[in-house]
Amino acid sequence: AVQAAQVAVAPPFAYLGQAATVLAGSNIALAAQDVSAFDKDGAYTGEVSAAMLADVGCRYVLIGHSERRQYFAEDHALLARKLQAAVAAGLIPVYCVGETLAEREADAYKAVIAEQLAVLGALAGHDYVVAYEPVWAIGTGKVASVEQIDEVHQFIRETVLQCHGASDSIRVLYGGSVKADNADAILSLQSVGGALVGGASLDVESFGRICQAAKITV
Ligand SMILES: O=C(CO)COP(=O)(O)O
Repeated sequence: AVQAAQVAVAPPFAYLGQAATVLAGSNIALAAQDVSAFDKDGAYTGEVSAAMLADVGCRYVLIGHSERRQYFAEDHALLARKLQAAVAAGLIPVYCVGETLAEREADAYKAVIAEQLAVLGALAGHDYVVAYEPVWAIGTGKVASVEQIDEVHQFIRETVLQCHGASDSIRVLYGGSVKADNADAILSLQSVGGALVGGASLDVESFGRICQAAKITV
C-alpha cells in the first residue's frame, strides 16, 4: 500500500507544549523522544506518561533510541513496556534499532537487530514504525551506504512480517547522518519509508531540502 508521506518533529519534553502551539493547524505532526514505561495513574515523580504525551498533542513517540539504550540502560523488558504504554494511549511508536560498529565488524548486526525487533511481538495489531539507525552512523557524518541500508531494511521488513504479523505496509525509516545532499539517494530506495533526522533537522534550510527529497510540502 502506498502511504502518504508525513513530517513530524520530536523536540525534548520541555518544549512539546510550545511546539504543539506552533504546529497547530499545520500538517507537521508532533513526536516525543521517549515515554515512561509506567502506564497506570500513580506517583512516579519526573516521569512523562504516554497519556500526557497524547494529551499535549503527540502522534508519535520514539522508543529505544540507541542513546536511551546506551546511556539509560534501557533493556528489552523495559522497551516492551514502553511500547505497550504508547499504543495503549493511542500513540504510534517509532521503534529504533541498530548495531554498534563492533557488532557490524563482527558480522553480528542481523542477530542484534533481530533480537531488538523481538519486543515488537508485544504490539500485534497496532500501528508502529521501525527506524534503522546504525549506531556508528549517528552524529558521526558516516552515513551507511545505500547497499547497507537496503540490506538491513529488507531484513527488518522480512523479520517483522514473518515474526510479528505486521501489515505489508510497515514503514521503516533510516537514521544516521542523513543530510540534504544524501537524502535523495537514501529515500529513493524502495525499502526506505522515510528518514529519522538528527543534526540536519536543526537547520531549517537543510531540513526543508530533506523534506523535498521525501516529496513532502510543509
Ligand atoms: O539519532 C539520530 C536521529 O534520532 C540521527 O542523528 P544524526 O542525523 O545527527 O546522525
